[in-house]
Amino acid sequence: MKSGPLLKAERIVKSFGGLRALDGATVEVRAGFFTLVAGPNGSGKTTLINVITGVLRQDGGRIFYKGRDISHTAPFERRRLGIVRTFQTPRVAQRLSVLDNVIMGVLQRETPKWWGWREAERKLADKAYEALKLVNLAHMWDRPAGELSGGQLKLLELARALVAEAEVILLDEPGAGLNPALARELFAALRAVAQRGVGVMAVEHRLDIALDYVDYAYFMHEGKVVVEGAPSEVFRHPLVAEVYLGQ
Ligand SMILES: Nc1ncnc2c1ncn2[C@@H]1O[C@H](COP(=O)(O)OP(=O)(O)OP(=O)(O)O)[C@@H](O)[C@H]1O
Repeated sequence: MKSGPLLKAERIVKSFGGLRALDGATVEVRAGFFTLVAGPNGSGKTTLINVITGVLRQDGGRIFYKGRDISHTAPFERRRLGIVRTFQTPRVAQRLSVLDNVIMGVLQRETPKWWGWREAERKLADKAYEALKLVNLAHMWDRPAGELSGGQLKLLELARALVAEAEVILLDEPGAGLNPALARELFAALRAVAQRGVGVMAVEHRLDIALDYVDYAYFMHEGKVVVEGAPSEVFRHPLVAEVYLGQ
């Protein structure tokens, strides 16, 4: 077994004009772990995700993936390496089935050779169905994606990331806009995905719900990680209450 984090963002600094959105934050994403990044508005959570995916270039600090320094690689290259970010409103082909939408996620990454197409297609369909089962969406596999609710679209996107062989999945407020029951379903799916060996990291405000599902938590304030550890301990930490009360 390889130890050490799958991904590490180390002492990241990022400024916008005079504002230090990130001020030396260090976080790790471990394979098999569901990691939470919490913190009040403006503490730098989204900026951190943008730096990890390469959409924003850090002013200082480094990013390692499987021990390799990827601090200066392009976003598409990071994606190709297996670092995938999901979006608030996933784009789907409305009239295609849920299963076909998941399969399309893979085809964007690799096109099977024509002579191997049938075999490749069957394998892909199996893989896509397995992913749908894992995120609890298999019962909808043949429905048009346009029929899915907002929460179910997020599950679909997660299944897509899985079949595209994401090794790190980053999510910015996955629970936003979902009712508590759906949010719980999504977090349970994220946990199941992590347990398959993927490193999952979510930025989230819905701490009440997320806490039951995550393995490790970081709490950010003013661009720094100020508390980290087991989720229950992090949220009992006096500094966390102080930061939220101070808002
Ligand atoms: N492109 C940008 N240009 C200028 N300032 C920015 C930019 N992006 C973020 N900021 C600022 O950087 C700080 C950190 O923002 P960020 O969005 O990372 O925080 P956050 O913790 O994700 O907040 P929220 O929970 O509200 O999404 C904020 O003060 C924000 O206004």
